[in-house]
Amino acid sequence: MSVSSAPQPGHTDPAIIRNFCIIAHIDHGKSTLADRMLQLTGVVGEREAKAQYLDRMDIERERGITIKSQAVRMPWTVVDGNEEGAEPGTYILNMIDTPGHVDFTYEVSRSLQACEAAILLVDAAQGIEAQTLANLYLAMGADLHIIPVLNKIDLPSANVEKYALELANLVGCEPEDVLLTSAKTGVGVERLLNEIVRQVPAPVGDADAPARALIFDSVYDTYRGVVTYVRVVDGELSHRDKIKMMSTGALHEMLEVGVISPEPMKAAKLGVGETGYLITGVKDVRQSRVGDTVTVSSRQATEPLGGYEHPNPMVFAGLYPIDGDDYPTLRDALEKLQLNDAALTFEPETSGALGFGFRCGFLGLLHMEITRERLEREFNLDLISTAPNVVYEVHMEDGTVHIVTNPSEYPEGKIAEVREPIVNATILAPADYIGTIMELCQQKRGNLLGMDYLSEDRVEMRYTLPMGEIAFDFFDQLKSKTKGYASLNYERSGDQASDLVKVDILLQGEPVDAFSAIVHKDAAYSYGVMMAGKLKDLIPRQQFEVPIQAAIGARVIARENIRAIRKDVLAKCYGGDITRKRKLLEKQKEGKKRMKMVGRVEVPQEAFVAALSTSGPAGDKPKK
Ligand SMILES: Nc1nc2c(ncn2[C@@H]2O[C@H](COP(=O)(O)OP(=O)(O)OP(=O)(O)O)[C@@H](O)[C@H]2O)c(=O)[nH]1
Repeated sequence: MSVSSAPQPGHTDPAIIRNFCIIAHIDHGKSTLADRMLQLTGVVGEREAKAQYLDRMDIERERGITIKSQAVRMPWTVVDGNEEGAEPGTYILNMIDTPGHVDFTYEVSRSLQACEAAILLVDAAQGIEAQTLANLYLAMGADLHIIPVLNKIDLPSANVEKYALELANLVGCEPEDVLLTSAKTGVGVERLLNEIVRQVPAPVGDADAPARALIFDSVYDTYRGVVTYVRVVDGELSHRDKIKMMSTGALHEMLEVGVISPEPMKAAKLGVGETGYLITGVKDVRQSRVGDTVTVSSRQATEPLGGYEHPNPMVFAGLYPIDGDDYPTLRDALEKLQLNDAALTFEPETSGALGFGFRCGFLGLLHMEITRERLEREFNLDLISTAPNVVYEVHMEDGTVHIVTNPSEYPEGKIAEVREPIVNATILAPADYIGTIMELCQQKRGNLLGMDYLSEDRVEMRYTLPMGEIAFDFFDQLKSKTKGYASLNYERSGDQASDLVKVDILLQGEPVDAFSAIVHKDAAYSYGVMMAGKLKDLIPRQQFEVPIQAAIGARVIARENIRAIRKDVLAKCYGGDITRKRKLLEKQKEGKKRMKMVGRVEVPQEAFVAALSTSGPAGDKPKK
């Protein structure tokens, strides 16, 4: 069927619209399935079909993860006498691609709100994973119709029978109702499209009411400014309208509306149930926030669509340029990234050890790694980052409360209690690993809430864990201890009072701010010993003895010594060659430039880099 004969945006009867998304655990084949659907519906031709059409950013393609969700409009004709029993005719399928990672749960939940149904995609060789469950619960919470699909049935290791049963039990249907696909070969995908038409409810909305549209994504484009993706719920949005963002009351001139199919196509308007984009000349995604409701200023809606949430950073770290001259470049780069990332926060900070940099806030560790990688790659920066930490609440005896996002802001004085954020974590793993996982969670101060068998040999374990423990190497350890079989999902669930202390590292009595960490009392000693030992190896001997101490307040908990040497560069130059002496002295000065002074102690820049890149407070492995 040709695309041009399909119903046009703004003139599409809601009864033929089907809005759906695909939810899956990472790598279960969501992007591949999306590509296959684009191809089958004729939206992307065979030849131009490049792998993973929807994942636009290079990093996304390389890492194989999807960060930004997008909506694609696909016309689909159901033929008479199809096996699935779908009503023949031409339909408009709007597919919303959702990010799969836990850091982006908020974006997932907003894109779910834009749909009537979710395809729950599960790898037929892996079975249900933690994010399958987490996303399913989100989808059920949003009242979506669920279509269970087992993908990768072409794999020799696929176990269709076992996992179809698992999936059917989870969703509450018969194993026969689980659809089978291979996104790679295309088997089963046509049937899936027909089932979408048959099973997914058409959108309902009031065409005559004032316009209300939900923003489910917003992306910065260098040439066009912010492109905002919306789902129209009531009324219509026309390219002539002036629109209003309901959370802020800000008014914007509309420059363009349209649909993605799969490139942007301008339209006169978008009507009830349709998804598409709008462009207003806004230059910053923070002015067009995911979750906000758009209305038309000439005829305003009074009630926004439910549940707008401001994304709050949960993990903080200092980012410093290795070359101090790059500071302005780093600032510009962060500003540019923020145009496209409403959740990224940063503010300038100075560190005695590292110089000028920024304290940045992220949704989680993956968000942090991606941001750092983009800074290094797209802006050619060499960065050093301090160990990440979460946000602590320090309650003083005099009743004041300090919000601490940086160990160096940890207050002095009489502390009544320190509260730390906790998460509800779900871990799915083969039953053989129950003991190993329990041990790890115990070590990370976890509390077992409950455990269920999903099938004979797979369990779901539910824990509360301090977010600070998860933020470091928990996931890496979980993966390595379970040979990659365990999967993890977590969500913020409040906070708790804990025995936390700030450990300072001192060189010759001077604290080195970059190494201070807030850790649990029981882990303080090992952190101190580890850091002191490491620095002893990394800092060259000086002309005087340098004590390295780890301390909680005034109490020293670990100590190492760097013994003195007298490095007399002129020692070899007895005799009188003055030019040679001068050259050696010059050379020594050069070397000193890359040294940082901590009190009287010269520390090579590399020592900071090495000490920070190989250690978080939990003594974790290097983060690439
Ligand atoms: N054999 C086989 N491989 C598949 C199939 N579908 C996807 N894959 C492969 O599985 C890997 C992951 O697929 P993606 O489509 O990137 O997975 P995804 O769910 O989009 O991953 P995220 O975007 O990270 O959430 C890729 O190497 C695909 O080529 C399938 O049906 N059969």
